[in-house]
Amino acid sequence: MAKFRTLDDIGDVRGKRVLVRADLNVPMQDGKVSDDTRLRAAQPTIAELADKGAIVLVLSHFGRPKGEDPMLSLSPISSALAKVLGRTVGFVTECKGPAAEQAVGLMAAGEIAVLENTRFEAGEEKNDPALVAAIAKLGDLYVNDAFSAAHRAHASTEGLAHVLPAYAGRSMQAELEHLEAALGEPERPVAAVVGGAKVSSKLDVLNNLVSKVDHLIIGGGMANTFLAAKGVDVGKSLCEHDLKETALGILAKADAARCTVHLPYDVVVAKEFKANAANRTVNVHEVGADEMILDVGPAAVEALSDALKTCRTLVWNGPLGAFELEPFDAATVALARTAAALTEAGSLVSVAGGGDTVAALNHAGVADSFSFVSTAGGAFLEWMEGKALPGVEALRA
Ligand SMILES: Nc1ncnc2c1ncn2[C@@H]1O[C@H](COP(=O)(O)OP(=O)(O)O)[C@@H](O)[C@H]1O
Ligand SMILES: O=C(OP(=O)(O)O)[C@H](O)COP(=O)(O)O
Repeated sequence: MAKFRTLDDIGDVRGKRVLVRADLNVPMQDGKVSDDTRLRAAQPTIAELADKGAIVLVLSHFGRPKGEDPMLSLSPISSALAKVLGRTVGFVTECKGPAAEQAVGLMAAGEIAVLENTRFEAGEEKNDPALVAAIAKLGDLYVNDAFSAAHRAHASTEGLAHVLPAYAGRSMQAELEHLEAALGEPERPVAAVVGGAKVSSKLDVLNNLVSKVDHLIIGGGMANTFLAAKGVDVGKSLCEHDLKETALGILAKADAARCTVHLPYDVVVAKEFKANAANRTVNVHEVGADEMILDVGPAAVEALSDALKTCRTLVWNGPLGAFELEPFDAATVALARTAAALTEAGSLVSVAGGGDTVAALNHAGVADSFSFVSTAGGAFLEWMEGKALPGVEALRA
């Protein structure tokens, strides 16, 4: 970490406006934050800066809006952040421009405000220098505390680091230190569990990961795409049919790298995507045309647990099923508990990451038993691949 400027190097911040890029992209259910891990991760940096008298301006994206979308405002999340911090947190309805400048101009030393979703701005994901300059007008210093968004070269995650004095926040610093300690030189065999719903971005990662791990366990929506690629009729399951060729390429690469790929052979299917929907457990070849695969089946989970028992290191991103909806949490909970027990017995180093993955481990009651739980999903996988993360690179001293 000596290569990065951290809050230890930031000097006197009293009265200075500090733009803190946090990751407030938290899981929501029924309009409420369902897992506040990322808010708790943001606390040390925000509290430290506010206690030192900075004017703290929190920047973040939320979801993947196409332009302004009131459903994806950060306003409700700023209230949740205030509860976690136990402090007053203001909300500024823009992340740049005259109204934001005026609101920030009224803030006093030690005050905290969240600015509106950076992805409401067209220039955010393009890392547009004009947007970078407009946001930079609001601050004197920039702190990036969003390791989980560090794989994005966006205006708020990368661009700002080039125009303002830039520092790594406490959460960013801790993530990099812990990941290096746990996975810098992983003991083999290494297993990776990759599941969840962000199929396209994670397929890219798998391409490189297969040469780094001995077992690749594929679940969630990811598995459906691979099953479809192998000719299985997955009915109405979440599946990216246009990526089937990519999936076949990954399987071939895994074979050449002697990486064992585990795909489910029994699955839990339902006709509705809702809790307690009528469901049945079937062989993957028996999914009905009007059914969705919502979880890995119990026989496959048992085989996965057995495979895990032969491994020394586990990296996990993405739930095996739609874990928010009981009973489709069963496979994720069962495998998480096996991994936790192996870690507690000292035979496995287990590192998990991802907003929903962390929520799933909390749901299974085992997050504290893992060796390290990262707030990051995609960024964590890219770090694992050995890729340079733009948000981290931009902080190099
Ligand atoms: N078989 C499935 N069908 C539909 N959605 C699924 C399935 N399996 C997992 N999911 C969904 O994937 C989401 C998490 O995916 P993702 O965002 O990729 O994970 P993470 O945030 O941990 O990286 C959860 O909301 C879960 O419901
Ligand atoms: O939730 C996030 O990533 P993750 O799902 O990989 O954990 C980050 O906030 C990044 O979000 P993005 O994948 O929409 O850029």
